[in-house]
Amino acid sequence: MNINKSQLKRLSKDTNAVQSSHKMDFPIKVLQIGEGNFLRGFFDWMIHECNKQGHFKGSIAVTQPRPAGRGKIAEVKRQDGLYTLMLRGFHQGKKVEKTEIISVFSKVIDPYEEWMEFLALSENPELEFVVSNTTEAGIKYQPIPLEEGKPIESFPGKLTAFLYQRYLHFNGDAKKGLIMLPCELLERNGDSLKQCVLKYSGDWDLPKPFMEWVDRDNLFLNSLVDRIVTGFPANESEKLFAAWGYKDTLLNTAEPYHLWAIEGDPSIEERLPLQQAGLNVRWVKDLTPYQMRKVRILNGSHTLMAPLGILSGLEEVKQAIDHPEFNQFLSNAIEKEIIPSLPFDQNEMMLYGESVLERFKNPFVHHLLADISLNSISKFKVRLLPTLEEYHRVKGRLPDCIVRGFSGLIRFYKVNEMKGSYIGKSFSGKVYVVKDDIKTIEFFREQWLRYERGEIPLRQLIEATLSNQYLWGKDLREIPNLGNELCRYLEGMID
Ligand SMILES: NC(=O)c1ccc[n+]([C@@H]2O[C@H](COP(=O)([O-])OP(=O)(O)OC[C@H]3O[C@@H](n4cnc5c(N)ncnc54)[C@H](O)[C@@H]3O)[C@@H](O)[C@H]2O)c1
Ligand SMILES: O=P(O)(O)OC[C@@H](O)[C@@H](O)[C@H](O)[C@H](O)CO
Repeated sequence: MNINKSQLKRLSKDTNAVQSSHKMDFPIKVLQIGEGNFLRGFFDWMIHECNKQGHFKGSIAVTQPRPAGRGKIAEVKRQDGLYTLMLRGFHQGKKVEKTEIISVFSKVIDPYEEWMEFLALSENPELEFVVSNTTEAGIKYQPIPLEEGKPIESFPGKLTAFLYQRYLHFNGDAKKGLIMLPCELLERNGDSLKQCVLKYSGDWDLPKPFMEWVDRDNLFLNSLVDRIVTGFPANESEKLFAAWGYKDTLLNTAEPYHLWAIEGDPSIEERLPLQQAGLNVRWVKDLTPYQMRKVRILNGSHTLMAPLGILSGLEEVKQAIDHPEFNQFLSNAIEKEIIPSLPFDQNEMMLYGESVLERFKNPFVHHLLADISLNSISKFKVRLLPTLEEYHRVKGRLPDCIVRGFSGLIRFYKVNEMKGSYIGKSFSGKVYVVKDDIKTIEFFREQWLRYERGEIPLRQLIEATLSNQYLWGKDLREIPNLGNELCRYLEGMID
């Protein structure tokens, strides 16, 4: 039987291994767009901590960004918003193993089935925050129409419709503006989200006073999240469920380490008491140093190792770290290419780099390279391309490890379509699935197909890739010698 409300009482009596301190009748203060592992292992856990300590006294309405079949909202509903979170690893030298049922969702909405209910939430006077995680691919502007009663798939589009309904309902009351806390790993995520919302407002001819209200009375905070959240532990779940006496399809796992740096006024703590609950949250004036070091060093090395690791038959981050050659490759990438391209104190960056490699070694964390490889193209653009460009600008040559990773990325997208999935094959013929937006995957599929048919040489495939503005927002052929270097590495990656 899956965990749900009716089972909670029994569990708190019967199970010692799982903590459950549930109180679900707090008013909804947060709209959450994103039901994925990360938010459930990070923000929702934080709110749970705040509530346990009596600080926040609020609950969350959770929705799914993408249509049915592309998310977990049905499972969240089935489990009455409850799920188990395991935090495991080392914190300040001490072993941590904590398992807890998180109970912060008081409303679960599928915006594609319940669009009007989703919009109606905007009329809730107690609502204060909108938190999101839709991956880097989610905060994107793409022209779309606004049609009455019809769900909007774009996340910023959805938010625009939501804010407009709130604005109308409260007659533009300045005090009813919301605080947006996007967790997507994009530089200046709050600014980007705001720009998209204003762009949609313009496209849809929404009144100027609404746009002024969005601009003046709502806050779109830039923030940077850091915690490795590894999702469902497939290899241990059966054993755990047997011990706990219940199943949980939303079971989530994460490391104890967490950091949330938010560019915002510390007075927001009065409404969102995260530091007061002892959480590692920093209200900062300038997010840039936190953002750049984390995205380029930690996420950059993840994005570097995922395609190459999968192509080499590896499955988890830890396997890559335990593999002598891979370890050397990653250490070189971090120490010799990523860190020297960062404009900060190099000793401090080295210390952070070492701590990241330590976190990757966490014996409890089974971080799947397949999960990390989701939307790898947009991740490469944000996490590794800036290093490649900066390194080249400063040193006048290309960073070897990053270029090798880039070649691996292009090879990783050599896929065929099979029953709606895109399948690639590793160097030894092992099958893997590529997940990215259709336009991106279709571009590569088409290029590789033409290459295989002998219609284009490898060099032309690389030129087409580098010049694709949709992928990179610019023409990468302008980077001297990049095409040649990619070609050299790719030749060794295909049969
Ligand atoms: N897992 C971690 O350790 C971790 C840590 C920090 C940040 N993140 C962030 O989380 C994201 C991955 O999320 P997760 O680990 O929860 O994975 P997940 O697959 O469990 O969740 C991904 C979420 O993003 C949504 N999504 C995916 N593509 C989308 C798109 N094109 N448009 C709108 N929504 C989309 C999904 O519907 C889902 O809600 C990363 O891109 C990163 O921004 C994750
Ligand atoms: O979550 P993603 O898919 O954006 O990226 C994969 C990892 O790099 C990421 O999840 C890190 O583990 C995380 O950002 C650590 O804070």
